[in-house]
Amino acid sequence: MKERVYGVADTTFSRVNMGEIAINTIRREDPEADIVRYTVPGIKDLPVAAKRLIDSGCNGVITLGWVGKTQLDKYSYLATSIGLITVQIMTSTHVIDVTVHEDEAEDEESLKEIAIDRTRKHSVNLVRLVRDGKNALTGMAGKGLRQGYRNAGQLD
Ligand SMILES: Cc1nc2c(=O)[nH]c(=O)nc-2n(C[C@H](O)[C@H](O)[C@H](O)CO)c1C
Repeated sequence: MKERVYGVADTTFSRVNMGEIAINTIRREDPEADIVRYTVPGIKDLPVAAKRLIDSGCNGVITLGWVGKTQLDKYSYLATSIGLITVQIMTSTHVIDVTVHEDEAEDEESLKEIAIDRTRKHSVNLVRLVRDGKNALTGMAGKGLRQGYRNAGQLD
């Protein structure tokens, strides 16, 4: 096994192939590393996928979820989020939770752009945290960075 291993967990529920985008981004950012993909049906299956990826040797995981528009979907995300945070605490390992909410945009093209941008930016964040450590993002602290949208910018 290589020095660093990244886990990529995605779902068949998602309407964009965010797993592929994450893998391409991680590979470009950290060509020396291994990447393991784990695809599950939906978001509520992501916590155990993340845990199993970590148990099998991943140094960090990115999860790629897609939340539908209904209240039940939103509750499902809340449960997922608690599950993912629990996995992080149990394993002391970063699980970067990339989630696209279907009601974030009016049209499908914008939704796709949000999914791509959010996945790419958070994939870079994961590499920096895993490879470069806890101060890798410190130079960007307070800059109003956004994933899925243009950066909000720092308040002077
Ligand atoms: C209500 C619901 N909403 C979503 C969703 O918005 N996004 C998603 O990815 N999956 C959803 N699911 C499916 C569950 O996450 C899970 O895949 C099934 O309950 C099987 O464990 C369910 C059941």
